[in-house]
Amino acid sequence: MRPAIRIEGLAKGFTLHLQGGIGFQVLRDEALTVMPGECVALTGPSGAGKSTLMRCLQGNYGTDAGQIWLAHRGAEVDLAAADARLVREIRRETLGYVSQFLRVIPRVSARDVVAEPLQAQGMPRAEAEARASALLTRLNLPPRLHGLPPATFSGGEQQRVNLARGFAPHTPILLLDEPTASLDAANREVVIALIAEAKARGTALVGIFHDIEVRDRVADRTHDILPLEDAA
Ligand SMILES: Nc1ncnc2c1ncn2[C@@H]1O[C@H](COP(=O)(O)OP(=O)(O)OP(=O)(O)O)[C@@H](O)[C@H]1O
Repeated sequence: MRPAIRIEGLAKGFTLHLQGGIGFQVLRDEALTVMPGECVALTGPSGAGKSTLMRCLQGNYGTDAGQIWLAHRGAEVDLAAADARLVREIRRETLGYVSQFLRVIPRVSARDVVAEPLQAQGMPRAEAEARASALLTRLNLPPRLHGLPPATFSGGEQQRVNLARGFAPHTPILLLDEPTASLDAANREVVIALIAEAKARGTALVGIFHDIEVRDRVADRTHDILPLEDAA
């Protein structure tokens, strides 16, 4: 079986322009392989580089060296070398992402926020809206909220809209950044079940889970990121 994700020799540093342009390295020679159906939790101390690796893996950060091979359209493509058009195509078809906070778009209802990635994949509007509503209901978002823009929703309600948007399109890869951070116990259980179902479908998942109980229940293994001064 072909890996869903194969990171090789990844390096990423930052330049602090407000501090005279000094640079520092966060990731060096990072390697990670994730198979379809596997869930890997990124671990390591605060500031080690977990979010940085996630952002590289999402195509949001440019990298300094290395490759991020993703199984996409039956081939391996290097996300680190992909142009903007290919990154959009990979995100639409292959790479889902649940961020910690919902990026609220004015006047777009919760249902449409969730239906949008499904329609982008070609699903007819009515079917996409039905799947969006079903997922929002499963995540205990009251039906009266489905037609409203999430701007005024509580933190936990916004996170559940975000989760529904991430889980709806069944992408072969799903990145999860603290997916249960603002959720109550009942909704945490729904997310744990959604992750188990995604794994059973063959989705490869990479996540940051500060909730250790959730991490232990969903992750097949951990991938430790060490601060570079410790790793040296
Ligand atoms: N855009 C950026 N510009 C400059 N420095 C950054 C940037 N993003 C991250 N860093 C720095 O890179 C290091 C790693 O940060 P990162 O957020 O990846 O850590 P983390 O392991 O996710 O930490 P936490 O568990 O606290 O969320 C930190 O020292 C951080 O200050």
